[in-house]
Amino acid sequence: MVVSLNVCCYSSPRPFLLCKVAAEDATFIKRAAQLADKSAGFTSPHPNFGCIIATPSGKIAGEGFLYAQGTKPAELLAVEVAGESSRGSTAYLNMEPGDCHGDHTAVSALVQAGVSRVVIGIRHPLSHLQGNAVRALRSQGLQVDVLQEDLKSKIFEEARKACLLVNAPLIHRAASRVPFSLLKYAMTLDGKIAASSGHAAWISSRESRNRVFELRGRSDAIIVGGNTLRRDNPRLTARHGGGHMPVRIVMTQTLDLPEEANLWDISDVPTIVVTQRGARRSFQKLLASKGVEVVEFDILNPREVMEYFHDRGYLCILWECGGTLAASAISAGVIHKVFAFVAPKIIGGKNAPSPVGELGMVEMSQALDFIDVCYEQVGPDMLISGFLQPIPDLTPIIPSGDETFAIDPSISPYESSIIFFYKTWDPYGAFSNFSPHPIQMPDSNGGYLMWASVEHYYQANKFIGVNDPAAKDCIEKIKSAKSPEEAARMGRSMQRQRPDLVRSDWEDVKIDIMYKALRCKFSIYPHLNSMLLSTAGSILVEASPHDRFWGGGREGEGLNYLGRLLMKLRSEFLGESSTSSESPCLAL
Ligand SMILES: NC(=O)C1=CN([C@@H]2O[C@H](COP(=O)(O)OP(=O)(O)OC[C@H]3O[C@@H](n4cnc5c(N)ncnc54)[C@H](OP(=O)(O)O)[C@@H]3O)[C@@H](O)[C@H]2O)C=CC1
Ligand SMILES: Nc1c(N[C@@H]2O[C@H](COP(=O)(O)O)[C@@H](O)[C@H]2O)[nH]c(=O)[nH]c1=O
Repeated sequence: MVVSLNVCCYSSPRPFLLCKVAAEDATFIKRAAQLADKSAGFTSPHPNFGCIIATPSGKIAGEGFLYAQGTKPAELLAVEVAGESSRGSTAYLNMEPGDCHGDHTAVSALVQAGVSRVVIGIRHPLSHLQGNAVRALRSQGLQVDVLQEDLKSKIFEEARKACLLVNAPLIHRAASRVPFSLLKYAMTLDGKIAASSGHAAWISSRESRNRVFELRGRSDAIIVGGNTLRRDNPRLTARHGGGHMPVRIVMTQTLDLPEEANLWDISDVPTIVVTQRGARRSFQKLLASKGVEVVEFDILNPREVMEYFHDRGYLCILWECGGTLAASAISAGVIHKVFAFVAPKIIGGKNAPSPVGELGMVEMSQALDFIDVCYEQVGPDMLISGFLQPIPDLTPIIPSGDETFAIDPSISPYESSIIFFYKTWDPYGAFSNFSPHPIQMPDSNGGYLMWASVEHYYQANKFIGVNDPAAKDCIEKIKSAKSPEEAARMGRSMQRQRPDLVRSDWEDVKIDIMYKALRCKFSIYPHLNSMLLSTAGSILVEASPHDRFWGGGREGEGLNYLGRLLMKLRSEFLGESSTSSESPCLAL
C-alpha cells in the first residue's frame, strides 16, 4: 500500500471540465503572482500582493497589486476595477492577506464586492497572521481554496512555486530571522571580478548594470566591504528611474576609510557604516558630522550584522562586495541567493580577485549546489542565478483539511491546539519512534520478524533488498542495535558513508515504511492506541529541532511527517471504530 498524503481534490465524474477549472485556477494564480512582483522594493518589509478577479466564464474583470505599504490592498483595487462583475466571481490571490479587521481590508473588499470564491496561492508566512483571513472569509460564506491544501494536483505545483518566489524574501526572513540576502557579482569568463590592479570598471555590460539598478531598487540596502569602498568609490544608487532607493551599508573592521567618498554624500540616500566597537573614534565623529550613521559591533561578522538589520525591519539586502566579505557572508549562512553576471571577457592575472574568497572547502563534493537555477542572456553577458538555500515551507505542520476534518469536522487546522512530542519521557513521548515498543513486521519469506522499536525497523529498511553482503550485514547490525538511538546512528552514518548500499527507491517508500511500522505499533498496544485517540482534534508535531522531514524543525520549518502520519492513523482508527481491520503485523 502506498500512503499518499496528496490527494487530488478534482476527483469527479467529469474530469475534463474539472481539469479545465484547475488549469484556469493555476493560470490565474500565476498571473496574481506576476502582478504582485510589480511592487517589489516598495512594499518592504510587507509582502507583495496581487489579485485577479475572474468572472464565472473565466474572463479577467479586474486586477490589482499592493503598490506600497499603507496603500490600498490589491484586492480592493481589483474589485474596484471589476465593479459589478465582482458579484459571483472568483478572486485569485498569490498570498493570504494579512489584514482582516476594518473597512478597507482585503477581506472586507472581497466580501462586500460579492465575490463567491477565493483561491489562495500560499498561506501568510507569519504565524500570527496565518489562517486569519482564510477563516474570516470562510466565516462570511465564501468558498476558500488554498493551493496544495484544498486544491491538490500536479498542475498547481508551478503556480504555488510562483507564489513562493514572489515573496521568497519574506518567507526566508520569517524562517531565518535575518533579511533575505542576495549576493551579486560581475565576473569575466576566467572568473575574475577585477584586474590584478583591482580595477573593475567595467566587467559587465551596460545592459547588465541596468539590471543591477533594478536589483538595487528591489532591495532595502546594498552592502559592500571596506576594500570595495576604498578601491571603487562606489555610489550604489538605483539609477533605473524606478523610484525606490536602498540604503548603503559599509562593513569595515578597521574603519580605515577615505575622508572623501561618494557614499558620504547622503543627500539622496542614507549610508550606514558598521564597524568594530572602538574603531577610530575620531573618524566616527567625522562621519557623524557628514550625517553618516555609524553602528559599532562587539563582534563584527555578517550574521550579527544581518540580525541587527533584521531587527531594524530590513527585508532584502543586496551584497555587492568583493570576494573577501562574500566568503565570510556565505560561511555565516546569511546568503540566500546569488546573481552572477558572466561577461565574455578574459582578463587573466594570478592575483586578480575572484567572486568568493576562502570557504575552507577541499573537495568538490563540498561545493555548494544551487537550487532553481536560471540562465538568462543580458546584452552580451550571461546571468546565472539560483538559490543557495531552499525556500522554507512555513506551513508544514498544519495537516491537510482532509486529515483534520476526518477527525472532527468542526475544527479548523488553524484553531486547533498543538501537541508536541519528542523525547520519550515527554507526556506524549510514546509517540516517538524511539519509544521502547517492539513491533513484529512481515519479512520477505512470508514470516514475521521482531524489531526492538519502530526506529530499528525504519533504519534497517534503508538497506533491505540491496544485493550486497555489506547491506545485509548492516541490516543485521541495526536489528541488534542496543537502543533506538544506536539504530538511528548506524542507519544514518551508513547512509552517509555508503549511499550505494541504500535501496534506490528509498525516498519513494520511506513514508510508507514508517506508516506500516506505526500502524503496527498503535494497533498492538491498546494503551498507545487510546493515547493516540485521546489527542483527537489536536495537531501532533514531532518537536525535533534537527529533523526537518519527520519533525517540525527548530522554527516550525520542518515537514513534520511523523506527526502527519500519526494524525492520519488517528483518523483511520477513529473511522474504523468497532470494526476490526487487517493489520500488517501480528498481535504480540
Ligand atoms: N566585479 C564585481 O562584481 C565586484 C568587484 N569588486 C572588486 O573587488 C575588489 C575588492 O575585493 P575585496 O577586497 O574582497 O573587497 P570586500 O568588499 O569583500 O571588502 C573586504 C573588507 O570588508 C571588510 N569586512 C568587515 N567585516 C568583514 C568580515 N567579517 N569578513 C570579511 N571582510 C570584512 C574589511 O574591511 P576593512 O579592511 O575596512 O576592515 C575587509 O577588508 C576590488 O578590486 C573591487 O573593484 C568588488 C565588488 C564587486
Ligand atoms: N565592476 C562591476 C560591478 N561592481 C560593483 O558595482 C559598484 C559600483 O557601483 P556604482 O558606483 O553605483 O556604479 C562597485 O563598487 C561594485 O560593488 N558591478 C557590476 O554590475 N558590473 C561590474 O562590472
